[in-house]
Amino acid sequence: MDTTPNPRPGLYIGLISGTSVDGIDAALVAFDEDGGCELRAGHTRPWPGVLRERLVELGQGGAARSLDEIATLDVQVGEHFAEAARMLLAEAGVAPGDIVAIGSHGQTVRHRPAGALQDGCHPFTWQIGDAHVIAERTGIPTVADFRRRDVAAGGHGAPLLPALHEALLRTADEDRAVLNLGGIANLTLLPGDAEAPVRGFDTGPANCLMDAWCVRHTGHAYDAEGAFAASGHVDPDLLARLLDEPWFAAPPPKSTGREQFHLDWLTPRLRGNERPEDVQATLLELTACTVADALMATLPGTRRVLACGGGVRNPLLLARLGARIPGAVVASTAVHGMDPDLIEAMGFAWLARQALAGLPGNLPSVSGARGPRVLGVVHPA
Ligand SMILES: Nc1ncnc2c1ncn2[C@@H]1O[C@H](COP(=O)(O)OP(=O)(O)OP(=O)(O)O)[C@@H](O)[C@H]1O
Ligand SMILES: CC(=O)N[C@H]1[C@@H]2OC[C@@H](O2)[C@@H](O)[C@@H]1O[C@H](C)C(=O)O
Repeated sequence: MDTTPNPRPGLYIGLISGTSVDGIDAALVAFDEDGGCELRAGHTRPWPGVLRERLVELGQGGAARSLDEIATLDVQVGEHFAEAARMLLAEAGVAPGDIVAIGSHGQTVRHRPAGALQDGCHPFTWQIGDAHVIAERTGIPTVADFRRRDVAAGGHGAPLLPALHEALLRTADEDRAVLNLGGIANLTLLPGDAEAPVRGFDTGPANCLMDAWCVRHTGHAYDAEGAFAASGHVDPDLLARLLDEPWFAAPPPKSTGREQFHLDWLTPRLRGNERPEDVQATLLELTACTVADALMATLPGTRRVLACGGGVRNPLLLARLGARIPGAVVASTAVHGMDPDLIEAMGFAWLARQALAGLPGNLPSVSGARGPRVLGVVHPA
């Protein structure tokens, strides 16, 4: 392991499959001596349908059929991650020997941080995608398992990206926020005051409920450009019942996942006679409302919200966010030169670089951990 105090410059790969389980995002990132970074190439490898279904089922609380099944999935997911890295390198025309390290998030299959457990004992978070397989297939040192050390230190192990947002997007000029609109929504608050701590937390569903409702009623995996939601009207009574969920009012640190927000959460809150398009419009409003309320409660002077994740392609969602966050401009991170689809993968390249240098990857002010910790386990080439 490289124990030099300064992170090693060079090319790194970041890999992640997020809570939407739509595919593995791979980013090839060049870091310079000063910590500046540049995205050199990206690749997305969709999951085969059957495997995706199984990962979604497990991620929303479904039981593994056997220990054999979960162990096999771990290896299978690792093989797909390795292939995503190999395809990225082939497309970019870069040799594996030119890569310092891979940082692999894997696939979250269960997230039970402190506060999500009845007895509060033995919190855990679990990402699969065997990193031994990734190192073996690619011949590249692979850092993985980034969340569990933070959980062991009393933190949530999520969100982790605020540390990267701070490094790359914080400015003394204004209070800013970074908003990830994936399956789950999470906010990073970056105060202009350099003395003020960075905060960050999950706010609840971004697209996961909208996706599930859309599949059920239209057969499409997601509501392209928000057209289905735009054909309906927000149902204020339903919105109020959805907002009644105590998790939304709980103070940070907080994080969540698909095991909490899926159709079995929504169904008991429906009367049953709503028009599907009105439910979709209401779910979109739920995302806008929970994000905006959390933002206004935490950093009310926010002037700019930099949005990333697949939700940036939903103009209705961005418009509703803009309407609920007066005084702030809501725009894609693309405006600041950061690809909104690859920023999470870039984050795991950055975390690999931190780990190899023996530097912390977490922000205790975000995760609630007892202190800064070096995150991730190194698997040599
Ligand atoms: N053209 C589009 N119109 C509307 N929504 C879209 C569009 N393209 C993608 N999305 C939404 O973005 C989602 C995928 O976003 P993303 O890949 O950022 O999620 P993720 O990284 O898996 O989740 P998380 O960040 O919670 O781990 C899709 O499931 C869909 O809801
Ligand atoms: C446990 C887990 O996988 N959490 C994810 C998820 O997806 C979005 C949100 O919930 C965030 O908390 C986190 O991912 C990003 C990459 C993070 O750690 O910052």
